[in-house]
Amino acid sequence: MELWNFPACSFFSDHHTHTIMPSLLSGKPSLAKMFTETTICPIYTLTDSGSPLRKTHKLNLEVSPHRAVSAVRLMRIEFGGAFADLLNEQGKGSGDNEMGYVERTLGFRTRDLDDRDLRLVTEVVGGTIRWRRYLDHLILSLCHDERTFRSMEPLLVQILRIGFYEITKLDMPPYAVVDESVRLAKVALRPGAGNLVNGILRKLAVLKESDSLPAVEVDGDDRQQARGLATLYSHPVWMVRRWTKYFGQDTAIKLMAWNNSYPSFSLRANTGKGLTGADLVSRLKMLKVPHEPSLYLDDFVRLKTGMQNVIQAGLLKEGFCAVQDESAGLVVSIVDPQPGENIIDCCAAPGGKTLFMASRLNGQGKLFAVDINEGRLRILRETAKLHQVIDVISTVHSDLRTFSTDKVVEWDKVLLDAPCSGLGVLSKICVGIGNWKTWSNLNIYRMSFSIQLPGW
Ligand SMILES: C[S@@+](CC[C@H](N)C(=O)[O-])C[C@H]1O[C@@H](n2cnc3c(N)ncnc32)[C@H](O)[C@@H]1O
Repeated sequence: MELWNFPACSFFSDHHTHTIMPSLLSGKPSLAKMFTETTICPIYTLTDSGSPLRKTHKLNLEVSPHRAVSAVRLMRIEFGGAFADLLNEQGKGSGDNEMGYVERTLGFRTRDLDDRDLRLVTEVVGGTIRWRRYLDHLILSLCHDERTFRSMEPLLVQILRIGFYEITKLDMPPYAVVDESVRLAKVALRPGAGNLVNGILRKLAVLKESDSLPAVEVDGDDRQQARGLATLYSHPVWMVRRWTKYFGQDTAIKLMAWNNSYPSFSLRANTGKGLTGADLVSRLKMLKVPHEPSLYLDDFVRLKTGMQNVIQAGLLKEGFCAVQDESAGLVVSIVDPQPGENIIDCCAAPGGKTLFMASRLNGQGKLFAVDINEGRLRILRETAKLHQVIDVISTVHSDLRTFSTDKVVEWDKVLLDAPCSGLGVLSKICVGIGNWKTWSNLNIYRMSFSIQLPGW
């Protein structure tokens, strides 16, 4: 036996040609076991000396790439703790990397992803996570019994969720979705799984066509109503109860609908590099990215779509602009940094507001960017170099609670952007809604109250 390593996974083999069992997602033995129990393995060819000669990919051109990649990403998010937004970010322009994951998980590759596939993956993964509670309600309603649903292989559940999402929320042609989902289930799992997917998705297609999807009941006492709304809008029950208690049911419903709506993004032209909003607009026009000016801020533009084009054209990498919410920009307008001022940005990392404030100093003055998290401060420094505003920024790695008592810093203005519940950005971080934990958020609130401003 000899052991050799391949990027991201290790294989055991003796000599000659072998079927090799990849250890999927290193460091997650239980996950690896779960996958390997249900998947086919790729075949690698070794020379007599045992060194790898060539890797023969099992290529399946019948399975749609966006579906295979989406199913694998959902597995990584649900069982491997990966973040959807980071996976979307990493996946951009790296179709080969994605196929590596697909191959190690499912045992075969599909054709490579093109830009349209990548966009679809982002949409499908985000939407499937966002609507998971509702989708599971529909799937469960169409299964013979609860046991059938609960005993499904995790990959099978993901394939069904994707199909349900595409039919109910993306309005994709149902029979194409059925056909493709069945193919994936058959190849990645077993023929019986394909039959099951076929039966359930066909039922859904019929119900969708007759506009009679299984209803969610929202009645009974407060708790029961909250459960119903939580399913209908795919939010945690505790969140529905809390919002209903504080804002009333109508507002709670509006908040959930907002969280479920497709988020829009805004870009800030990097004035620190001497660029203006007009420069950004002309680059976006060249890239044919639909946009509109911000109603509130000069150097900001709003986008609904086309972020992929912006990323692929390198606008973010070259520091031409930054992705920044208008709400964050408005905070900086209130601070209104002026050249020559000393400003302390408490809780600064990863630095969205620091960079914007720094760009307003025009090279004169100082920004002290304090944060407890060294890694996030490193990101801030790197971005500040990219944006050419590093000269006016000093990063301070410190717990603000002690920094405020130990250090004397002269300052003109202080911005405290303390950690908060983050509930306001749920529409942008789709993986967040289901994972929001009441207690951890309360702890965050408690901690931010104990932070004191330096010198106060
Ligand atoms: C909401 S984020 C700040 C976002 C940032 N202002 C921006 O615009 O990019 C909160 C930050 O507070 C930091 N933080 C939390 N507790 C802290 C403490 N006791 N002292 C300093 N920083 C802290 C976290 O590491 C995190 O980076």
